Amino acid sequence: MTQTTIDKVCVIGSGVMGSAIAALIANSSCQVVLLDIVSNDPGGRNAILKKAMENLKHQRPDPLSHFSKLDFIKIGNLEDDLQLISECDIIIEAVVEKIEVKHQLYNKIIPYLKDNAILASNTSTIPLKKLKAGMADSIKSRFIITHFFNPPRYMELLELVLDSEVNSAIIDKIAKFLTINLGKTIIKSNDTPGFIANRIGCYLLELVVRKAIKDDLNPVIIDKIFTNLFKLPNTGIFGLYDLIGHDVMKLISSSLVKSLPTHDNYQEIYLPTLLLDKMLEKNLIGRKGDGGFYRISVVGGVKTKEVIDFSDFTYKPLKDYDMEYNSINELLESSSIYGQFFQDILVKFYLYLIGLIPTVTDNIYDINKAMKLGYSWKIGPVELLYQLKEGFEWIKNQALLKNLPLPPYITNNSYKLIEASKFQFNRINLEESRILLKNNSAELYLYQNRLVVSITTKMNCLNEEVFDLIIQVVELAEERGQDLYIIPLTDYFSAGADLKLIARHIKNNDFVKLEEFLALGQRTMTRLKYSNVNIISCAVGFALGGGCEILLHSDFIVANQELSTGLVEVSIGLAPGFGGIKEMFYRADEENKAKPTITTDGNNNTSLEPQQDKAELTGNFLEKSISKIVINSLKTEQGRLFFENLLQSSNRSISQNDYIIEVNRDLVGTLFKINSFGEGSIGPATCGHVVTIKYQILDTNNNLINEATKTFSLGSWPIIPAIDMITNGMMVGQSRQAVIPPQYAYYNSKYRVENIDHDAYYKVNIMLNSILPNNFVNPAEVKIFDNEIAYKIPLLCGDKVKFAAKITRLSNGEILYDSNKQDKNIEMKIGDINYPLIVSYALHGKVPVGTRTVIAKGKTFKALGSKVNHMLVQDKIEVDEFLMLELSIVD
Ligand SMILES: CCCCCCC[C@H](O)CC(=O)SCCNC(=O)CCNC(=O)[C@H](O)C(C)(C)COP(=O)([O-])OP(=O)([O-])OC[C@H]1O[C@@H](n2cnc3c(N)ncnc32)[C@H](O)[C@@H]1OP(=O)([O-])[O-]
Ligand SMILES: NC(=O)c1ccc[n+]([C@@H]2O[C@H](COP(=O)([O-])OP(=O)(O)OC[C@H]3O[C@@H](n4cnc5c(N)ncnc54)[C@H](O)[C@@H]3O)[C@@H](O)[C@H]2O)c1
Repeated sequence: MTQTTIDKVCVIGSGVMGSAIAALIANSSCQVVLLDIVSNDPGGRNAILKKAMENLKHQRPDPLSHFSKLDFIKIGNLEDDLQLISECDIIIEAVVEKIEVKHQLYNKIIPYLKDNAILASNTSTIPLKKLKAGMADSIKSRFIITHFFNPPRYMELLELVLDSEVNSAIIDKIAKFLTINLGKTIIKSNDTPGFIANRIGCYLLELVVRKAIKDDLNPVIIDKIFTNLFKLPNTGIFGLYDLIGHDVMKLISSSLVKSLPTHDNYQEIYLPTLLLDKMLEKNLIGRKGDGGFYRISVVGGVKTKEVIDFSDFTYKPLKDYDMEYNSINELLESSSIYGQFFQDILVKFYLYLIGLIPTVTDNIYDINKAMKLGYSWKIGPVELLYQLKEGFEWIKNQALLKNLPLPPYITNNSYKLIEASKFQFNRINLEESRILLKNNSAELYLYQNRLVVSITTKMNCLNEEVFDLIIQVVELAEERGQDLYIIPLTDYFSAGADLKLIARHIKNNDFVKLEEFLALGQRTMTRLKYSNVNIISCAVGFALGGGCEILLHSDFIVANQELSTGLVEVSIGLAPGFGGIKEMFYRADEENKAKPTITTDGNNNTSLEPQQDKAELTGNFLEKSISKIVINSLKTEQGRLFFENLLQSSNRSISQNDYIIEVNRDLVGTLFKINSFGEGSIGPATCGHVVTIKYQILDTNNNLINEATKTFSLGSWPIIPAIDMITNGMMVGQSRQAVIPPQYAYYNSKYRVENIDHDAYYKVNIMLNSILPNNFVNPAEVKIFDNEIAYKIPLLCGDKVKFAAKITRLSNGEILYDSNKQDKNIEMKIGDINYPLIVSYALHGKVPVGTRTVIAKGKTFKALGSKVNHMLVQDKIEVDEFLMLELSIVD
């Protein structure tokens, strides 16, 4: 009988792919034997392997899920340790892409294969029939190609190439291992050069790069269009070409061109391109060379992205490009050079892609999926086609217009079938299932006779309806005596509690509703935990905040190895409200682990019995107490301001990227509810600048209270303090409208604004006419990092503040100023022109706790006051060098 489990895998070749495939397999807790050639190095016969193992610890992104996984890998060489092969169920060959080397290796190892062991090659270009030429039938029946994508831990795609000689039990066994143990999605490809994803992906890369160079177009614009409109990964096309390496691209494309038929369109687009040859000559081969189409230059620790200038192969800082097109359709209808360019390449690309059916695959869904999983396209090429007004018809019409031959898939109308069948891109085919219960936010269905609940809100966020349905569903599962599965229909589990809902409650001052929401969430989690059926949560992508809390309250978690999960809300100042903290305690405490099993995807380790909780930590006492504290803090002005800003439904995401900085800077905007109009040209104004503004102060019924044009230094508060605060950050020519809370509307006794009531809100309109001197802090050139966030009103232009400061020259680490060394803190008014401009810039909008680190150019460290600079000697600073300012607020 054929053994069905895989206990040990041998990987041969410890290069880029071999070592990473070994790590991937070890991550699933499967034993691995990693073999390579004998080294002549003084490091010993296994020196190549030892180096590969060492590299695994340092590579980014990390190939290992944990250092301890290295213990699953045993190394050996192809002379002394061949007998190790006979212990292995699968042997994956990942040696150099040379057919004669691969053949020699097979001859060497085949005598050691145990019966039914599967032999697989990771080749990216050599056809199966060539690899298996000359093999005995008993080996041919278990020889396949398993094409992993780089980096294997992170790329979900695996292209499987096999032929009719391969035994079906072998196919089942390898498919189970690749999908269940390694979490890969298999796409079968016919035995054709480059298989599916690389054939299409490399075609597009060569097509775009070569045509753009020929038409003298700007890579930055093309990449921006690809990433913004087509949702390709941030590298775009030119960036990806750099990432792969121009040398590697040349190897791949020349190998493809050699093995593809002469009429294949790859031959037609792979034209000699002088500029690309010159780049190769100059070692401008991408990230691993001296630059590529792009280059990152590092000056004084600060990274700048640059783009090549083909006229002399130098690099210039990359200028951002304002997108002219709002949609793909708008782009394709445009008569601009870029509109025409995209029209041309898209028609060619799609004709090529569709032309691969049925030679490469007969399944257009597989092509779509392969590009998503192998090239990380957010939207597959076929889905993209549906975003065009006329879909396939557009391709058809364009091809006719341009006199290009149509592939059979179009001429025989096969494409109409897929239009009619309306794509199903989800993991679970809902058509196979029966919906039992449903509301606007979640649904329960019977899938393969199992009760499955899925959340259907944006990002699978948790709201009242989700909780209601879960509670109802647990009752039903108990009645039926059936286990309950919580499975997402999307590539992620849940982004947690619906923050927009929480924000609405806070904004409306509706703390009763907020408390009810929290209590409902707590009840739901408790219901999951104490249900008398098993709750099995299957998680992929992310399970954040409340999403993580669902997992923590489940009996079993089937977690994809790449799942990101945690109680992330603490980093935005929110306390986990649904019981997660308590569950974390249990899981941290081995002895009292309530729900013991966290497995890798489908790893079948889910049979452990849940243990009993300790009595004193059951229920939601902890969460109730914490959420009471949070709610009380939200009732304060500071708390509300903090959350309103944090949770506002702007078009800015709530993601972690840099958001701490944005939170603090945007507090000012939230405080005054600022709306800006126009872009402006010169600026921005920073506290300390002398500005001329035209302003109006109105009451909340829009009655004009005061209006004038005034020139003053920002921070001197000549009118009412709020006007200085709101003007900060404006550009000349821009106007702003804002609402002023009473504490910023009091009049200045010197320039008295009559009729201002200390307890009332006001509105202001400000138009900025000029700024002096002409010395600005460009926000795009300044990096700001904060070490703390807090429920505090931010410091504002004109406020007095006490802080410690240190200024360091980044190029050599020289400390130019340190207030601690002088043993005295600085006390200044934000906007004092005797301190460097950057100090006021950094203080305005900062919450008055913690440290703020600012990296900016020397020019911003000059003081506006002509000669005096309370921190630095002016002559010591070069305008273009990078300096780091660290401010720690005192008190
Ligand atoms: C009073 C005390 C209260 C305590 C309550 C505690 C409850 C519980 O214990 C704690 C939680 O769960 S706390 C929660 C802990 N969870 C977190 O802190 C996670 C916060 N979210 C994130 O970090 C990122 O959004 C992701 C990494 C999830 C996705 O990143 P990406 O792929 O770059 O996508 P993207 O562009 O970022 O978002 C796309 C759209 O989804 C929207 N949206 C997203 N999450 C939302 C949410 N929770 N809600 C609502 N909406 C949410 C987002 O606004 C945007 O909408 P738009 O209308 O199209 O603009
Ligand atoms: N690099 C990628 O992105 C990628 C992606 C998918 C597939 N592949 C395929 O994976 C395979 C390995 O590629 P790589 O990028 O890891 O190459 P690599 O050059 O990084 O590693 C090749 C390995 O082969 C070993 N080797 C050299 N001569 C040998 C011999 N005579 N016998 C046994 N081993 C020998 C080397 O010591 C080295 O460890 C190739 O078939 C390649 O086409 C590569």
